[in-house]
Order: sequence, then C-alpha cells, then structure tokens
Amino acid sequence: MIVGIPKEIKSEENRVCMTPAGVEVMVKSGHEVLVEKSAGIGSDFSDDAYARAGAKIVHTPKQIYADADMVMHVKEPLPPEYDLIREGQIIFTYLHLAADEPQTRALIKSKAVCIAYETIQKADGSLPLLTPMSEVAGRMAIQEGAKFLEMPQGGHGILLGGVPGVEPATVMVIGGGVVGTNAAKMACGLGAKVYLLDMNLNRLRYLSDVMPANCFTLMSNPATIRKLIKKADVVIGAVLIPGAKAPKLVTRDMLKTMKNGSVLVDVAIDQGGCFETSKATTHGNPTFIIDGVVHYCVANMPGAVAKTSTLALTNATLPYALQIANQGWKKAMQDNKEIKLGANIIEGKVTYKAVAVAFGLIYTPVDKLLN
Ligand SMILES: NC(=O)C1=CN([C@@H]2O[C@H](COP(=O)(O)OP(=O)(O)OC[C@H]3O[C@@H](n4cnc5c(N)ncnc54)[C@H](O)[C@@H]3O)[C@@H](O)[C@H]2O)C=CC1
Ligand SMILES: CC(=O)C(=O)O
Repeated sequence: MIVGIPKEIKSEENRVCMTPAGVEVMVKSGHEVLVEKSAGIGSDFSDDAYARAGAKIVHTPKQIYADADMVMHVKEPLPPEYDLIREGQIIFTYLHLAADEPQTRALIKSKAVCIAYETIQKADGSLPLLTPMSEVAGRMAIQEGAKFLEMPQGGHGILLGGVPGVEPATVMVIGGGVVGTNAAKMACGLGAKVYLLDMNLNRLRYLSDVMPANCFTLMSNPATIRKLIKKADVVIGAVLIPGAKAPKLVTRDMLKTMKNGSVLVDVAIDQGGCFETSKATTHGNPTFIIDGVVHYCVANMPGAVAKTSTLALTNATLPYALQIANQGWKKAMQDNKEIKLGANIIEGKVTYKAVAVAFGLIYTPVDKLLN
C-alpha cells in the first residue's frame, strides 16, 4: 500500500501523524510512504530523517492525495483538502464528525473510507487512540486554567495552589475519564481544591480510591453543577459520549452566576463543547470572554506541545495503521473489532450511529459493507 503523510494545516498544529521510526516499520513491511516536505518540522523530525527511514519526500498535499491508498493525518481534513480526497481512498485520522456537518457532508461526497482515531474502541470501552492526547490535553487544561486566572490574561487573579495562610483556588472538573482524571491530578498536585464529577458511579468509586485527599468526587447532575459553579475559579469540560456531540452541561444562565474573571476550559470542544457558550478557538487566539468569564476552547490543545504529543500519539496509532496497510480496510475491520468501530463514513455511507443521529442522516451498519 502507498501511505501518505501530509503536513498538518490546522492553525498552529505542530504534530505529525508518523515519525521516521514509524516510516521505517511501514517500509520494512513492504509499504511505500510519501511524506510531505516539512511535515515533521514542528515535532523535530527533518525531511532527511524521513528519507533515511525510507520515505519519499513530496512537495504538495496534492501529490499525497493523488497517489496514496491511505492518507493519515493528525487533525481532520480541512476544506482545501476536501476535493483532493479520492473515492475508495482510506482517510485515517481524528475526524470528530458529530461536531462538524460540512466535513461530514464532504467526506460522504468523497466516497472515501474514513476511519476515525477517536472511535476506535477496545472491548473494555477504552479509546486507545484518543487516550494519549486526552492525557496531554487533561494535563494542559490546568496549565491553561492557571495561566488565564492571572489578571493580565483576563482572570481574577488567584493562584491555583494558594500559599500558606491563603486559600487555594477551587477547580471543578466535569467528566472523570482520561482528560478529567489527568486534569484533576495536576490541579491536586498544585494544591487546588478539586471537585471531580462524573455520571458513572463505579468510576467515581475508583477515583475516590486513587485520587489525593484534596480531590472530592461528586455525581454529575445539573443541580450539583449549578451549586458548584458559583464558587469555581476554573471549570474543566471533559465529558465524552463516544462519537457523539457533547452534551451542554453549563448553560448561559449558570455562566451568569460565576465569578467575574473565572475560567472555563472546554477540552470537549472537539466534539462541539460542553458549555453552551463555547466556540472553537485557536492557539493563536485561544480565549474570549462572555459575562466576565474567560473561555479557552482550543480544539487541538496537544498541538502546542508537539514534541511530547507526536510521540505519544504515534506510539498508539502505528500498530493500527500497520494492520490497515497490511490487510486493507475490509479485512482489518473483519479481523479487528476495534478498527471496525473506527468506521465513520465508508464509501458515501455513514457507518457510525452517533454521527448519523447528529445530522439526521441514514445510518448503515458497517457489517453490511464488509462482505
Ligand atoms: N481539545 C483538545 O485538544 C482535546 C480534546 N479531547 C476531548 O476531550 C473529551 C474527553 O475525552 P476523554 O477524557 O478521553 O473521554 P473519556 O471517555 O475517557 O471520559 C469521558 C467521561 O465523561 C463522562 N461523562 C459523560 N457524560 C457526562 C456528564 N453528563 N457529566 C459528567 N460526566 C460525564 C463519562 O462517564 C466518562 O467518564 C473528548 O471530547 C475528547 O475528544 C481530547 C484530547 C484533546
Ligand atoms: C483529540 C484531538 O482532537 C486532538 O488531539 O487534537
């Protein structure tokens, strides 16, 4: 198979979807790898390193889309790429379709085979290709929250951990999965008073066992959020219903009750965001203020720490990419249920239910397409 690695074009996205070490593995398995010039620069991988690993360096994304059987990415294809995608071509990347109708319609029209990193799922329910970036984003969420609490950044000027004799800040984390747990751990480590909310009681039991004493677990419901949000200095949005649009858990009315200069970090923005007032921002212009509350809603947070994120992401993606390249998408999905759950749009048909539901489209179970 010919595998294409384009340079990311999303704003301030420095990650790359395959390292030279990954290229070497692909080439040794008999595949050809095309890498767009400078694709690895933001992650410290030179074109020479890719060439030494056996890749062919090409100069434009157009060449990649024209020749590759499978195009990998980190972030979703953007409008300039839509018309380059070919019928039957495999697109393997984060897609987050339920929050992006134009992209969904473009991928349906392309008749490509679109496999989303974020819905590949193990039998235990975990999301192996989302987890590493959620670990990064969860940790970053607290760094960003702490930074934007500073007065010159629009915050109301409280130090997360306080100091001896002065109270620490209050952090509310909604969603106790990978992002939420990583965020809560960082906030606890800094000495904040942390409330960690989830709807899954078993998860709360586990978290209550393993988290530090300054982390309080609470059942997530509107009443608890309404009560806590009044005293929160930082609120982290970290919920997920796999593949679906995020539920809006903090409403405009609740926002009005928050402290002036408090900070919302909506990590779930890639699935549409879990605060009613969220809209996606970029690393270049990461925040906006509504009702005196600073909103941070960057949809590619890990792209800012690409030297960590590229390695963490590609450690997880390479085995799946290799199986798809070795077997082709159909056989890979027949043999590996985890990959099958990654099928979002196959040759014009929506094969992920939550995506079909989000836009009132016809859902086709992927099994119907695997014979
Ligand atoms: N903005 C960015 O750069 C990044 C965003 N993300 C996003 O962060 C979000 C969270 O991801 P993960 O932590 O990996 O997911 P996860 O599946 O590990 O955790 C989600 C948690 O949310 C809980 N949940 C669902 N509905 C809830 C509700 N109403 N109230 C409270 N909890 C609720 C679930 O029980 C689960 O424990 C996803 O949308 C993911 O795509 C992840 C990485 C980077
Ligand atoms: C998960 C995701 O959207 C990201 O890492 O950018």
